[in-house]
Amino acid sequence: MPHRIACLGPEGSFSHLIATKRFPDTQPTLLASVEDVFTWLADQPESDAQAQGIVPIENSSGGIILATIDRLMDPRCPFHVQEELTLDVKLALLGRPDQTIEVIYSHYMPFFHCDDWLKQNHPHARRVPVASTSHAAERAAREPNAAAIGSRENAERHNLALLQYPIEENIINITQFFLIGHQPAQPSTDNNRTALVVELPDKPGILCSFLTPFSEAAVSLKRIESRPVRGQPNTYRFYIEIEGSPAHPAVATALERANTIASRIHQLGSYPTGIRFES
Ligand SMILES: O=C(O)C(=O)Cc1ccccc1
Repeated sequence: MPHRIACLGPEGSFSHLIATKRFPDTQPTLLASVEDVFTWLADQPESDAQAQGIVPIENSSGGIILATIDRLMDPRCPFHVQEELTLDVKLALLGRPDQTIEVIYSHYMPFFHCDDWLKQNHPHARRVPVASTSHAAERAAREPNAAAIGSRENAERHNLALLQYPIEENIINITQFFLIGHQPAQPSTDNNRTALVVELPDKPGILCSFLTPFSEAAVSLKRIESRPVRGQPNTYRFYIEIEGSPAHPAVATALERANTIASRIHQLGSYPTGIRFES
């Protein structure tokens, strides 16, 4: 089987950009949504390590991407996180210089990064979130008095002018992506992060008890999110990332102890982080 990679499209999305930077020799399959990337991967043979997806997990201005985390946290999720990839996101306002901007399209995340700038510079423009930044550029190119926020490459692609670039460059803006697949990453001490989905019994102090083994083993907590369990109001699952992997004895010991406290720990994978690209 040849290498196949799926991500959010159309061409010119930040997901597409990072997919081509990470895998320059593979033409990615560009899909309409993050959900579709999970569905595409589920449709590939389980034994096929050559099929992978790239999905955004967090943006430094807007936070966690629910479409991704909720699928990873689904107890039926069969995928492994294999790498964390980081993209320095530089945002452009794309439009037509001779027209007033009445509507601005983008993926919902860049609106967080650009909020102050838009309030200052385009306070009356309607902000319309769409499926991706490249979809936004397509829409803006089709409509009068419309602009889009996305990657600067979309200007040429859609015959739009670069009205502002970069937007809010003094505030660091990174998006982290996960490379996911049916197979786990090769076990290695280079895998400096482990992602867990944790269910805890409803008891006072339980989160503290669960985290204590990590604290005692000096294993650093890198990310924690809680998400409601569908159909069970006021019940939550935790998404937790810790430093290191079970190949590190301190992590293995902490996980073993934490396992006696949690109702369920599902390991989503141990993987390397810090693979960084510019947009
Ligand atoms: O819309 C895109 O270009 C994406 O790849 C999704 C995205 C964009 C910006 C931040 C987080 C996710």
